[in-house]
Amino acid sequence: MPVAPQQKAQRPYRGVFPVAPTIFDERGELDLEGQRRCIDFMIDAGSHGICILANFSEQFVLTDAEREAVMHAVLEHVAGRVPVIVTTTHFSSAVCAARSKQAEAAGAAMVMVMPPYHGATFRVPEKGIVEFFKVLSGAIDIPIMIQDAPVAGTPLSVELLARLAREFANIRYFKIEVAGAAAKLRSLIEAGGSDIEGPWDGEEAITLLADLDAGATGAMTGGGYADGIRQIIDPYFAGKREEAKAAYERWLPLINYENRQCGLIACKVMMQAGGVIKSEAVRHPLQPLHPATRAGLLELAKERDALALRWGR
Ligand SMILES: O=C(O)C(=O)C[C@@H](O)CO
Repeated sequence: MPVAPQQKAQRPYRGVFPVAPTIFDERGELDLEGQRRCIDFMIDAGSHGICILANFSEQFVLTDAEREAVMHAVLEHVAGRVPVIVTTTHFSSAVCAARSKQAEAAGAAMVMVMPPYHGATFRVPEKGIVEFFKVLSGAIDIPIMIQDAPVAGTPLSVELLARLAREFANIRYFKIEVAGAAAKLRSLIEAGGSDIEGPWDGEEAITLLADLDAGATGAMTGGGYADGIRQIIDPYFAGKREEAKAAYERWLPLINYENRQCGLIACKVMMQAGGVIKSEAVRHPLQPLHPATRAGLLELAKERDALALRWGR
């Protein structure tokens, strides 16, 4: 049973835009049929939009050909029902720009990109970061979301983010998932003004209420329970903060469990348990969840009547 009918999304994009997992079969091969069911579930669960090929999509275990297969399969299947953000992160300015052009041509609404990094130590100075985003910005017309995440190990100051928004017309969205996200969102909105079209929360919504209070207009969560996140975001945007706070407190144990105990596999476990997908496999060397952790996740999801557990039954 769908949570709410989706309306044709227009900019500024707002609401819950979860990351879709990449679906594999038990042998670790792409399962594109399962991928389509996963996307249908996520839309039925109330996603205002969907992000693909992100870290929670295991982008780092995919070949370039597989990235393209997933991107085209998802964009064709979504067929404009919701906006799709395609992650195109790559260390090389040219490769990131080429991936982004491809995503735009295929119908992506936006690209999401981390600053250039490789492994734990390869970084570029601020000049290189600005030049990287200049190349990317010049290659496409759709909006760019900068993913400000600890995984990139590149501190992005508020001043730098505001400068990028000021200098490049399509750098408009900022997903802040570093420590102190709410304070950073607040400072960014103040520094960037109307250039900051989308100040967004991330990291499984672990800091969602504080981020909404700071002015976040979107949340990029895990893919397992947009229905729960909608219960927080909808009243908040309707001016009913107390109702949103109560919903946040209701869903926080599950959000916390996903964030601290499970990570990217949480949504796959929920989708598999509810018959959305056949296999919750992550690609080796990523590891399955310990059965006790799995049981703990499903207990919390069941207590909250998460749609994922009912959707395919
Ligand atoms: O997949 C990513 O890159 C993420 O940052 C995931 C996060 O937004 C889920 O809350």
